Amino acid sequence: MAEPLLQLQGVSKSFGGLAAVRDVSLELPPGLSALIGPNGAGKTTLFALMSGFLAPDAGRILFAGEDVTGRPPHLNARRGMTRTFQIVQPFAAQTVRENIAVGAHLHCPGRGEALAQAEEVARRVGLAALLDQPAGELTVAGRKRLELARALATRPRLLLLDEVLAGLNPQEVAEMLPVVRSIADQGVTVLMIEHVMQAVMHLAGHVWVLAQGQLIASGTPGEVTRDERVIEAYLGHGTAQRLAKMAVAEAAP
Ligand SMILES: Nc1ncnc2c1ncn2[C@@H]1O[C@H](COP(=O)(O)OP(=O)(O)OP(=O)(O)O)[C@@H](O)[C@H]1O
Repeated sequence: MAEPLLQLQGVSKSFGGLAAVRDVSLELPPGLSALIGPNGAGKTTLFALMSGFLAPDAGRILFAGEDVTGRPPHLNARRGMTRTFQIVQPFAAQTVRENIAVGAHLHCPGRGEALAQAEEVARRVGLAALLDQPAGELTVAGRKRLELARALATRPRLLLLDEVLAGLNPQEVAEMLPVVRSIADQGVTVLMIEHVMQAVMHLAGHVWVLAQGQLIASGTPGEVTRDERVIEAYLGHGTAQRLAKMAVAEAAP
């Protein structure tokens, strides 16, 4: 079997007395996976550890077989691991094109080349019509697409998406799902933190569930949403039943 692109081995991180991430080990398969769990479970902290924004207190992080534990984010991005942020903070006065070009500059030193790459990426995320608009004028959905585009412009092999669907209405979520899927279909390994369970069910091949800093379950979306520990710690019985019906409906011919 091919080596997993990302491996975590016994990773832990505390803030003062609070153990935010406790002894997490995982191997990321190719394709699209999801990391779910209640608020404060440690999901964003785990992303920060993976991408180098934080260094773990214990454990190792391997990217493409190389030990990258504590390696700074810009070096990880250069090698192909990029994350997005829950709170999107574009350069408001700059155009969408210029904002995306910031990501493209990682590999394109020339301004012209970076701007051309920005246009190509904008088409992939449905922002082509808004290239000349100041980023500050984008809607929430537009900002989420811009965050995705800035990350894609760095040409990632692994993309860590932190709640790209948060704050979107159901129609905007439905429009974003094919965009995220197409990124994975183009060969980028994607790990998404997501609370929108409908999206997790639609998109993810594999799901990890974090609660109080620990992995409590892992498997297909169908498996984890039937898991009693996940229902107790996160989903609740009502949501679990609704998701089970959805899974049955989707499996029907
Ligand atoms: N820099 C920090 N300093 C102190 N405590 C922190 C810091 N970052 C996170 N924490 C704490 O660590 C725990 C995990 O937080 P984290 O943001 O990783 O959870 P999460 O699963 O991403 O939550 P959410 O779904 O609400 O985004 C929380 O109790 C949080 O308050």
